[in-house]
Amino acid sequence: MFSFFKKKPAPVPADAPAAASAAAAEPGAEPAGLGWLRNPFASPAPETPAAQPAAPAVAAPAAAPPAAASASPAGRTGWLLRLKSGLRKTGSSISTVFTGTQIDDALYEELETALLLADTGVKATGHLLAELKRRAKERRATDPAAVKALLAEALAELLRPLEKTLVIGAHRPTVIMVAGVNGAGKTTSIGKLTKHLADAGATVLLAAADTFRAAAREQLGVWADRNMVEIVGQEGGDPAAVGFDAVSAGKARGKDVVLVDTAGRLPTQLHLMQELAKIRRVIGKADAGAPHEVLLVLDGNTGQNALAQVRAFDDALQLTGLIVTKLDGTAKGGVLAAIAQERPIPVYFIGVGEKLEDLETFNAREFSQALLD
Ligand SMILES: Nc1nc2c(ncn2[C@@H]2O[C@H](COP(=O)(O)OP(=O)(O)OP(=O)(O)O)[C@@H](O)[C@H]2O)c(=O)[nH]1
Repeated sequence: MFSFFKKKPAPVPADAPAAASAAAAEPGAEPAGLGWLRNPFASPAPETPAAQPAAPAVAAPAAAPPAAASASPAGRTGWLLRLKSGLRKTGSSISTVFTGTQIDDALYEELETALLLADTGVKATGHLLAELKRRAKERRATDPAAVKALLAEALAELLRPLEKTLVIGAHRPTVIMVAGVNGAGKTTSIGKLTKHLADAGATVLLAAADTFRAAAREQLGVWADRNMVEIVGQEGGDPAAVGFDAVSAGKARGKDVVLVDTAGRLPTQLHLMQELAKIRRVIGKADAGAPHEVLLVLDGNTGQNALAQVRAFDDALQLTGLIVTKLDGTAKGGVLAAIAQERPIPVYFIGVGEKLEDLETFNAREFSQALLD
């Protein structure tokens, strides 16, 4: 077992949490899906002498203001452009259906095919078509462009239950376990998430519970280094023990968040699925109630198989959320609609590239507009 320290983040000014938590707690201050994370549980900071200059809001660890850099209007606009370009492959084949001049059965048939090819699934496709016809009749839509706008509306409505903001602060540490098939983007997403948490001033401990692959631990170590956070790992040992040690260390060291990375596995590898369930159980022995979040990372390219993964991992682990990566360049982005229709587990984040800024919070309206604009 080794546990090494990677440099401590700068101490946080005492008055920062109060200001930021007030902002976070303000009703309606945070539109759904626009903040990286939220901490409505931060305890108010002690009074600060009036002469002391105000601390920058983003430095607050516990308060973790929802906005950080990514939710600034400019940052969000940049994200929307990347999202739109990332979803182009999925969106263009659906949009082509609306380039004609007539709304007739042929259009709806073509749309059905396009939605199915985008891996929207039979149920969600049926739902969207029925909704679209109803809306088109009700609004007396007469041209394909108007029908396309109605489709964007119906899709956003279908996807809305998937919107959820990651909340930290109700538990200290908030323990987040991350699972998924090999290469789905778990470690990269954990790295990006760590960066956002660290930027918001939260203290993070990473647990490298992929004890099989040295490269996976090294990869996580690079993210830990970059973000100046601590990491706990163990070569060739029991991944559940790493989870236990990390959560115990997170408690002892007063960390805000412990992120547990696990080895990739297929839902058909039953012994490995049982191992995941064991990691989950053992983490709960280190801290009753933990893990507070169990996230599945899905590769957006896997299409309908992603739904099978959601079902299998949810059955084994009782998922609390999803991260959908690699939506850039996929023609199968419709799978989010299938998930919303058949297993609506919240999507905390979506990814459209390998860069740090390519992972963002999921917003149903943004997604459907980016897809169908
Ligand atoms: N294009 C694109 N690539 C991504 C995205 N997210 C992750 N990747 C890439 O996907 C590859 C696999 O990512 P990892 O984070 O190593 O995946 P993992 O799930 O941890 O892999 P295992 O540990 O082998 O199970 C890397 O090359 C990442 O850079 C994304 O949103 N878009």
